[in-house]
Amino acid sequence: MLQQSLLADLVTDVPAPVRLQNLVKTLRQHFHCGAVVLLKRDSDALRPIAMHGLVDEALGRRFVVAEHPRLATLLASRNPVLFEPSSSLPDPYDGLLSDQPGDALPVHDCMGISLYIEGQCWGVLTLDALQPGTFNDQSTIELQRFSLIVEAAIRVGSLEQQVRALRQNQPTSGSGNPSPNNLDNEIIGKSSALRQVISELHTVAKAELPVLLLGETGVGKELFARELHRYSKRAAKPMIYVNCAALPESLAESELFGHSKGAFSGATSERGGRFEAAHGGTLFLDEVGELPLSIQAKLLRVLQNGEVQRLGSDRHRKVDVRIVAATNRNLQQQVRDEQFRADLYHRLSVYPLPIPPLRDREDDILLLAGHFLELNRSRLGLRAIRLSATAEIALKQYRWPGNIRELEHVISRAAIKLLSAGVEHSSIATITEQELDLNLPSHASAERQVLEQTAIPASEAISLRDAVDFTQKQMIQRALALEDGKWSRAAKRLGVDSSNLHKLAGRLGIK
Ligand SMILES: Nc1ncnc2c1ncn2[C@@H]1O[C@H](COP(=O)(O)OP(=O)(O)OP(=O)(O)O)[C@@H](O)[C@H]1O
Repeated sequence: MLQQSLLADLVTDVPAPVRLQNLVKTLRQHFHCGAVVLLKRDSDALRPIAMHGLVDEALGRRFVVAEHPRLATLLASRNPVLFEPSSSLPDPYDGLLSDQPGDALPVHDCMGISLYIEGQCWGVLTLDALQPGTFNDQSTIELQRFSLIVEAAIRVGSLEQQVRALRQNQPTSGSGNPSPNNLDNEIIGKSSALRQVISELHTVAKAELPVLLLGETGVGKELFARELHRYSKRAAKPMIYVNCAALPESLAESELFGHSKGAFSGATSERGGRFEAAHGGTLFLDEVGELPLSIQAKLLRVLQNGEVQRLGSDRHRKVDVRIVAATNRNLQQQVRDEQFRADLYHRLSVYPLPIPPLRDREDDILLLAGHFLELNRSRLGLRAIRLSATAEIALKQYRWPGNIRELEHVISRAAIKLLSAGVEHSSIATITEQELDLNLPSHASAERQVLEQTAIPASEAISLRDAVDFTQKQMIQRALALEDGKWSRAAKRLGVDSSNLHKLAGRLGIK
């Protein structure tokens, strides 16, 4: 039965991520599990690709293998591994199961298997069942059989990706696309706005054009610049970073173009500048809007001539450098205000690439929060750390003027607050909206309280009909809270017609 169902999933004409999602859902039903997770290996960590039964933010977590002995055990074996309910090894999903009855993950069954594609370890599949005794030796035999189908689904997905890329004449991961070389380089998120920017970035990376990254502070411009370099033909050569805001005008010229011995007092030896260091590679001019006008003129000359002259030297040196610049300023306005040279602006902005602010990428907020939670869990030596339901909503309601950098600080600060309030390292720490301490309008907070009160207690015996009503009520109130009480926008968010929403809300007693 299961085999047929899995095979049917395999041949359905849906995008690969949806197919994998369907597969884990089918496995969860068959094995009567609380959670099934498919994780892909990325250097020293495992990243969830598809999951069923975990809270949404878990998708953004990166599980460093060395810190999660169960995952390390699975990777070290080619056979299925069954962890006894009495196993003392910590579970990576402690606190993260959506149906977890209490705070801590109770004694439970857990099994998993490593997955191999073309002889290479691709990742692992894990299954957790809340009822001890759910898995036995027979389950591991079945898991081994079904893992072949999961491997086939992964393989089909990667072949489809390669075919698509061949049609678009782009390389793919199967044919040498770089993968993040460490966790710090990974761009996390799944919103359509983010996916579109990444796809554009990968395409423009191959061209030799100068790129201007635009976006508010903390949206990830530097991260995108690094990604662009890694995907460019210059990836094997250096990318040199210059923070234009931190360059004092008096030193800027020698920093960028170098100097000869004795060019100024203190120039005790000949030195090449950042342009020469970036020869063959990429020069990243961060905060380019802050560059003094005098340096703008010199920079323009180098870009026009393709050669630099070290300060105090007559010699011209050819440099082959791709310029990627970034700013959170409105450069066009600066040009109008005569603070930025129009000719330099046109040279730098051959390909302007705006990066959307976090508030326009709602689907990324919980994933990023999950990523930062796991980093803090590891850094602070906590057993588990998660968000309360209202904390999740508060994160989505907030406007994030400081974008991802601010989200990272908010999560780190909240985790430290919990510790200083006496939360034990060995317990599951839950961040509530108090620890987040976001400056939200008071009506938003009132809406969240309502949501918390309307949540169905796990122990409650409740009819399916009432559960559906509860959920609908919750979803409507949540949408209203997120849309500042605007019914038409809430209807749009929920994908229903506005008049139907009013009718349903009337029946549920919301209005
Ligand atoms: N999508 C993302 N996934 C993971 N981390 C991210 C993402 N976007 C940004 N970050 C992290 O957020 C922080 C801020 O990013 P970054 O410095 O690239 O922003 P920026 O736009 O260059 O900011 P500024 O304009 O202030 O220089 C960094 O720690 C970065 O790694």
